[in-house]
Amino acid sequence: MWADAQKDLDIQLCKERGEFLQPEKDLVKVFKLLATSYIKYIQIFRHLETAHDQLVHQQKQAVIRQVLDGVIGRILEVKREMVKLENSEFHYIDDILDDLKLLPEDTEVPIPRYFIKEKLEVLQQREKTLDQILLDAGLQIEESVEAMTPEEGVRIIQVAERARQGRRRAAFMKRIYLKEKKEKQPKLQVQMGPSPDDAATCIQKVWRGYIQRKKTEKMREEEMIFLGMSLPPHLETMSVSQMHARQVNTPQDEVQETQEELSIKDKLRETEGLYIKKNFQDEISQCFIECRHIIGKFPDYPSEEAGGSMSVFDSQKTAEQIAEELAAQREMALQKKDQKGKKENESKEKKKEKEKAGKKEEEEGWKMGPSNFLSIMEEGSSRYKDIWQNRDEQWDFLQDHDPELIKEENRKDVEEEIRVQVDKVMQQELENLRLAVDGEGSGKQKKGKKSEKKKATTGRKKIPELEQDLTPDRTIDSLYRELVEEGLLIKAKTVNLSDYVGEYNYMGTALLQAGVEPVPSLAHVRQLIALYGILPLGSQTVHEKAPLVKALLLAGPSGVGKKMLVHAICTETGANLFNLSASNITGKYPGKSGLLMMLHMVLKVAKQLQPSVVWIGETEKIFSKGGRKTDDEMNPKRLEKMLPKFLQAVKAQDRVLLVGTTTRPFDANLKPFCQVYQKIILIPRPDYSSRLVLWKHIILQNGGVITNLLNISCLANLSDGFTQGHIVQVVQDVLTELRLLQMIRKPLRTEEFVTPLARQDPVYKEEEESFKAWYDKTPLGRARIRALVDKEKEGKGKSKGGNKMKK
Ligand SMILES: Nc1ncnc2c1ncn2[C@@H]1O[C@H](COP(=O)(O)OP(=O)(O)OP(=O)(O)O)[C@@H](O)[C@H]1O
Repeated sequence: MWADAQKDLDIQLCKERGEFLQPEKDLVKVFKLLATSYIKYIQIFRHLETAHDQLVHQQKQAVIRQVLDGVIGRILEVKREMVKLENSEFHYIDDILDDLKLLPEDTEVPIPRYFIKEKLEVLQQREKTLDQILLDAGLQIEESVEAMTPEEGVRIIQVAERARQGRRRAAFMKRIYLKEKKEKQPKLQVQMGPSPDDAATCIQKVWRGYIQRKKTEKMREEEMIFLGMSLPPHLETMSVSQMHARQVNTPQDEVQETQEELSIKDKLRETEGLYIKKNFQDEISQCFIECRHIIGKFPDYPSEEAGGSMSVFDSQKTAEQIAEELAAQREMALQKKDQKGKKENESKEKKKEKEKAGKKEEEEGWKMGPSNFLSIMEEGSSRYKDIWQNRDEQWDFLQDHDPELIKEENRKDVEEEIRVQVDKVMQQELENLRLAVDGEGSGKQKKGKKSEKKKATTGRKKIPELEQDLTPDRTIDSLYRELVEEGLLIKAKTVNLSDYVGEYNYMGTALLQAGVEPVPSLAHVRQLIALYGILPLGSQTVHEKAPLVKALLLAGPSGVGKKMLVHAICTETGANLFNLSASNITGKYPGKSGLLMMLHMVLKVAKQLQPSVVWIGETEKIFSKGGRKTDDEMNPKRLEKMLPKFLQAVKAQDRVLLVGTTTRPFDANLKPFCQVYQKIILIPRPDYSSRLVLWKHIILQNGGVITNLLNISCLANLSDGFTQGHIVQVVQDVLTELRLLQMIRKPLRTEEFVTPLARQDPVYKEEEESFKAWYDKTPLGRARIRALVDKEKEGKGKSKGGNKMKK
């Protein structure tokens, strides 16, 4: 699977270097190209993820992990391009899937299992601490264990004991019966004598029994080897201590590994250290002398920040090249000074250039933007080819790790260590040489001090309020406890993203071609949550380098599963959940300083114990139109000004995501609202196919049984306009405890659900329209409408032109 995925990735990388770099004017073609790449990357992602999860070899896992992160990041970049191109978060690609002979399920974004697996222990420990704090604070009641009366206990024991006696008696009777049967048989045989057929059967029985026992024994041995409980024959010569070392459990394994690594390093230092040191010294002094021949004096020693001798003295470079490089470094340092003055002019020029490039791009057509992940994928791919593709691993049955590779890696580390030591010695030697031969010093140190002083005086920038540490004397544990006790840090429900049931919209492209705007499906929503919420929160590399989404807004009618999705993000990534909903913070942390302290604490804990999700329910209230803008603790609007600052304090390396949920986004002041929430996901009510699976799923989930008497299709049709929350409510109303007990005798009928459904308030057309109208006013919605209008104008222009031609 890994090899296949790498092959597919290579093809994809070739495409990236070819098709993606050529400008293309036909936007339909561009979209097709992007969508096909998106699907291909998702497939590669699925295969790599499974391979990463199933392999136990740690070094292989590390290589896959690198490529995996690269692929995830690239998927996000391609998605960004698709959104830019279509001005919409939802894309309909059923025609492309049809061409590729794939099912929509094949494009489901998988969630890497390592997100949770790798820190399972930490998460379990954190959950325990959270439970304890909640119990201590009285915010959670311990689940009572139902006590049993002695009579009940005695009865249960009696029932179990009688059953045991019954079974023993039955077994005893069976034995007597078989014995009697056996006793009868020989007599018969003696009387009649065995026939040749019976004799053959008897011999066959013995032979088959023998051969089967042998086979089973062999299979058992193989199984033991497979399970790692015994060693394969060729390894049986290993010493007992080695065997023992292999059998210890994982934490000890890890300790052993680090020890093994250390001992390998020590050995390398011992055996090769001196040789490496001498080599470096010879190499560097040779270079100095040759450089002096060329430029007439000794060069400056490269600074530590620039990488020391590593930056210049590469064994493959000639002395002339090195001399040039050193001279260039000097010039660069001089130029830097001049550049400061010129910077302003340059930035203006750059702006102009950018504008020009933008115009040029428009003229040339679409071209894929630069990527942060291509290099990562390429590096991983070449590592796979160099090391793993054709490696002979027959000897490595246990597939744990390859000591030779560790040695190679450690050799680099040891070389690096020694190089630093050598640099110090050689720098001093160079100084001495200069003094002795040229009679001059470098005078570097003084300069350094001056510039440091300057930095110290000019570098005092004002740190934003939220980035200052307001609680330097408090531990993270105490802040964590306070937040839990205040109800700001809550326990996330265990829901997986796959629990968010919903089908695909198979008609998307057909509807678009007919000029009808299709309604996005729940599967689309699920995908967006995985892309924008889960993947960046789970992987540090992806979060740092992929298009950054700091805040996500989930807008939609009540009951479409907004809260459920927030909890799913936390479950899938093991994130902490902070609840800053309007109703949850009223009356807490009064005044401006209180609010600042609250946000500071949330941010500090969220960053330290990342990943974290900061959830703001009824988020429209914070940005509501009009009203007082006071710092009163009862007023949710007090957060309005602070939220942008909060987001500013979240940097690319902090895996913290702000998620807002709202049922009435139209009540909010659009501009500040959209400034905070740059990604908006409008969740629609479920369509027919989603309702169909939802009814089935929810009835089964609540203990119901589906028979022919229950017409799910009819229920799905009837519930048009209702949301998942309504369906859950209806099913719970019907499936009471009593009704569940009656289920065997009285199967569920369609009519039973109709009355409770009629009691619910559906999502009315007006509400739906207002959601659409609001979305059309958001930046992306506006861009989409503008693009549609432009397209129409173009179409008209063309048809007019065509008419004129005809005339
Ligand atoms: N796609 C789905 N699959 C299964 N269950 C779902 C789905 N969507 C929602 N539900 C269930 O519907 C119920 C309502 O969901 P939830 O409370 O998350 O909705 P909401 O949009 O946050 O509602 P509100 O806006 O009223 O707070 C929950 O019990 C949830 O488990």
